[in-house]
Amino acid sequence: MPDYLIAPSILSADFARLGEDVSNVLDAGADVVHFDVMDNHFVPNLTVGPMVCKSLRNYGISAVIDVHLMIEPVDALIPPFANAGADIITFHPEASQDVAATLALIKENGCKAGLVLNPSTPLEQAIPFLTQIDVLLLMSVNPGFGGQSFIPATLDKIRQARALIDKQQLSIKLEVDGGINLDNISDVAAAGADMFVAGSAIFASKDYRKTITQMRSALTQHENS
Ligand SMILES: O=C(CO)[C@@H](O)[C@H](O)COP(=O)(O)O
Ligand SMILES: [Fe+2]
Repeated sequence: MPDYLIAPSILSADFARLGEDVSNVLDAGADVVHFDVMDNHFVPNLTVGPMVCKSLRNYGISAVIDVHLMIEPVDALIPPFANAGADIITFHPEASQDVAATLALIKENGCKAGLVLNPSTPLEQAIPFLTQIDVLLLMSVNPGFGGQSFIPATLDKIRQARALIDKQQLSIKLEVDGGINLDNISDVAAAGADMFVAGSAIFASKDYRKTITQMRSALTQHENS
């Protein structure tokens, strides 16, 4: 039985009161904090760095922080994020000169490591690194902004990734990010994902607990079907 994780993306949180908003979403039942880092270079948008991650820890956030790096180059920011309290660090292979070395650097710094594939990046790019990663993150939108629509072709890619992971009996979390909401989360789970990033669907909802509970019940129904 998969262990499903719901990971709200801070991109849609209220940055003026980030600690409180993240704390509220965790109290409402979320499992993981998805921390989107954008550099106005690898992607057009610009967000936050290790200082803000550290501030969340100082505020008392003890949940797993999943740092999604959309920056190029990546290596220089890995030790600062690990020191700031990141638990998982993922990056896009296009942003590293040496993907194996970047994965090793993340692990040397005490974090779980993952690769992120854009909608247009083939699954084959992750294959040489499958034994080195803890998380495979498939983007279901083009990275850069919250609130976009889920790209349906991702479902096939999720199925293929699930088949690869199961065939090799690897313990890799299969995370999907972008446009996940109450209408599609069970399809994403049925395709084989077990970690679900949702930004706008949760933070734009009036009642975080209700939305997360409904998401979890959609996941439970899928599990029992
Ligand atoms: O990494 C990204 C976007 O680049 C995501 O984490 C989004 O921020 C998810 O937001 P929604 O699509 O769920 O609103
Ligand atoms: Fe993300």
